[in-house]
Amino acid sequence: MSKQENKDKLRVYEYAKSLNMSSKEIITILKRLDIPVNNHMSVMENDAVSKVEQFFKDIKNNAAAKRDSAAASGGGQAKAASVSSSGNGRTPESKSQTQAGQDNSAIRSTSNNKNQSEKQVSMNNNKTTNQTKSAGVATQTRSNQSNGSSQNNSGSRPSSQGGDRQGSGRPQGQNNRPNPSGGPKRGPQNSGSRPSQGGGQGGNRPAQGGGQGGANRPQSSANRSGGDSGRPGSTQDRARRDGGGNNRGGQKRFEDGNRGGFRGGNNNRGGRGGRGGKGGQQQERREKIDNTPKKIIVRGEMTVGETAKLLHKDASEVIKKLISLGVMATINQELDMDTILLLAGDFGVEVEVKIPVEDDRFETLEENDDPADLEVRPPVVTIMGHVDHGKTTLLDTIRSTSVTAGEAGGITQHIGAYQVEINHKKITFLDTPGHEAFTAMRARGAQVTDMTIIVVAADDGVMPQTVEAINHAKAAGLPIIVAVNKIDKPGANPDKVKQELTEYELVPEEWGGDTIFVNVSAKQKLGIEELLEMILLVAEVNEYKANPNKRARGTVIEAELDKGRGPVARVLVQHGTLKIGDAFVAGNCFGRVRAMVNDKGRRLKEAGPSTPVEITGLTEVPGAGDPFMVFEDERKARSIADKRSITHRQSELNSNTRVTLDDLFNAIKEGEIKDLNVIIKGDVQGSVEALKSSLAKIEVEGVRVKIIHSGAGAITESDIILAAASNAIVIGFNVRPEAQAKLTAEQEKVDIRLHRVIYNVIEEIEQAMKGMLDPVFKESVIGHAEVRNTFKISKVGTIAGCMVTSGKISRSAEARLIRDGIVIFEGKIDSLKRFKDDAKEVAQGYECGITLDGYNDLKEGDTIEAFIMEEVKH
Ligand SMILES: Nc1nc2c(ncn2[C@@H]2O[C@H](COP(=O)(O)OP(=O)(O)OP(=O)(O)O)[C@@H](O)[C@H]2O)c(=O)[nH]1
Repeated sequence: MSKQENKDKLRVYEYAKSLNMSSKEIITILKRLDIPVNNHMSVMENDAVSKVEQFFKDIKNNAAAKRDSAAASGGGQAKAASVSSSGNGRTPESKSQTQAGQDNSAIRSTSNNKNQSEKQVSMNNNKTTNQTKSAGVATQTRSNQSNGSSQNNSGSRPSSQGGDRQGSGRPQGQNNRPNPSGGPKRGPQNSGSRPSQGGGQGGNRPAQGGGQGGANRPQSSANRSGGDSGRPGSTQDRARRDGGGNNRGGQKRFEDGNRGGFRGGNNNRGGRGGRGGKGGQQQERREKIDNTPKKIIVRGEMTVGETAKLLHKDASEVIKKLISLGVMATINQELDMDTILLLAGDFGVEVEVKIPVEDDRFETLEENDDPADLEVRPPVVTIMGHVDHGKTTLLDTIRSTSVTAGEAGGITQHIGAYQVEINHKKITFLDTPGHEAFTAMRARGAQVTDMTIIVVAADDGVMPQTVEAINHAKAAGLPIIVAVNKIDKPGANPDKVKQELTEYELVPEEWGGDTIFVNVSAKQKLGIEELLEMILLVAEVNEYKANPNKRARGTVIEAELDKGRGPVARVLVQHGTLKIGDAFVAGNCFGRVRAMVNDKGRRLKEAGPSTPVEITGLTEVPGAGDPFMVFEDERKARSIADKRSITHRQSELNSNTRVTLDDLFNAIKEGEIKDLNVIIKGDVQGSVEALKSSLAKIEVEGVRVKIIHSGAGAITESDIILAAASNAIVIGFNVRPEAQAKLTAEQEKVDIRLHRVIYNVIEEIEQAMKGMLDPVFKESVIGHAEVRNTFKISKVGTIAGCMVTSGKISRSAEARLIRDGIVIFEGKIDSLKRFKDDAKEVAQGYECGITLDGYNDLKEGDTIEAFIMEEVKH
């Protein structure tokens, strides 16, 4: 455009303001209209203003047309499309793409359209289509342009503008628009009638419009020009396709249009504006206007509105896209991650997902310490092994023999773990022995242990639980030290143990392997020091370190409600240092460390890494294996605990939805599921957890243990009531029922099982469950027959000639012979005959011959009762 004196010196920003639009939007429109503009301070000439206004008018017209067409049926649209496609069309482009014949008839154009529709569909299906469309436009445009111009030239469209226009419009047309045929003829038509408007495109578009959804944008641009040229078909089509976007004339819409429709419009205008030969540059410029981001960062679920904003899209466009993806959504609807990814992908936008770890899931938080801040910490050791191989004795012996001088005389506290010192180095032992407890912790995500001592009794050798323990330790990737115990016993054969363990890849060093074996006698206190030294050796090799100078983090080993002190948690500090007064979260509970006691009963002010301590100051009792972490203040701790308990409840609810007590009965009746409901009460949370995980592992076909309640402490009356209501049994592990609970249990006939050894509990439950599975049979009498005659036949025995008096007699049934009301015999029916033929069954009112298996003393007047055993369904 040439410069003009402008009288009023209206600047872009002023004009935008007058329309209640942003400068950016006006600039966008001006650029589309090929009106030079630099920035919001640029002066808008009258001509520019009128062109922009015309632009708005066009949009309004199109919107009106769309409204009109909305009433019309889809068929109408299709018709319009086909009409316009055959009637005109920018066929040259299409042709260039499809290589379709140039002389075309309406027929051919139609068929080509069809082909193209198909082609488009497949393109649209291609995930990259959109990207290609947007990203590839600039480059494509150029090549198209050249194609276009040459074609146009040949197609009687010398005008470079026209050529450019079409060329630039083509990329879109190419991608989407079929209109393949009709080309040459149309070219001339277009140039003749409305060259600058690219009428051919307009005509073309509708044709495609009929068939394709995915190709919208490009088409809509073309349509728009069609609309300009006043063709009803194209207008409708465009209106339909552009839909809410353009019609509403809104601001953002324009941006949306950038990538498709308006670009086409632009080109057309370009033609009008006489920017011949600059098509390529314009195209590039237009590319810049497309403000669809290349990449977005998503930090979680978002509403449609938020997503649209992030994608620099109008919400309506996003909603439309969602509909095309099969998701019906409103602007305020939350979109899940998958949908956001799908949506962005469809817009050709790359997504980087950055979901921040929330404080309330602090156990997943990974803290990377500067290696310089790390200090050596004591190793944390678990003792595992087969039942009665001496785990507890070994733990006791280690504890009693390795008390540091300063702590001697302290009152030993059971806090789930203890520390010993040897050669001025500490070792922490978890004192809930057994792999069940260990794995229960591990299952909860708690990685507490650094190494495992596998205890094997030298007089007993490798037993099933030894192997299990090895596998558990291996699964956790822990170093193993083998303590061959009870070497004091006469039958002890440590070498046999070594030999057996080679099968499990535990080869002693002296045999060329890398497993440390130590012969000990927990009872006689032999080899204990050597064992401890070996632990330190392994620790040294593995360099266990932690940063003591930060807020504490660790794991709850066990917890209980103490009558005097309230909730008490025994925790192992794993990182940082726990101090008196620290606010913290443990599991779903929170608190402030009121008092801290170590395993020797000494009050501590602070506890560093690998230190087990018992803390008070919690509001509730956390669970064994729960993570704990210190937070800046109690308020924060409380809010995190609250959030965690909500999440926990939800997940529990979800996990319980499969079987509710109500459903349980039906499920059992239908034979779908059989649950053994169990309530577990134990002395400490650690043993309860161990028992729970062991019970969960019981596998008896079709039946499973369902723990409906568990906790530390005596069996209370409320436990019994719950058990009665839920048809559950109560297992007490190292606890007794309270007096009232015992009474109620007797009244309610609730089964209480008291145990001191986990193994026994498992065995008992397993047997009970197997018992449940044994089918229960019920006798069902199916008929009676009266003996009328008897025939003795050698080799066969006595045949009773009978009349079936009730029901039926079946050969597979069992029978009892009744004489004078007394059962004389009970057994199988050997043969059942009707005349001379074998019969499967004989019904009431018929005669038959019966022989009984192993019984011949049948007499006239006897009654044979046939019965079957039916399985009683649970
Ligand atoms: N002679 C001898 N007996 C031992 C030794 N260690 C343990 N025992 C005995 O073996 C039995 C079982 O020992 P525990 O320490 O209870 O064994 P455990 O592996 O803890 O057993 P559970 O807790 O039942 O799994 C006890 O009677 C101990 O006194 C030992 O070194 N020598």
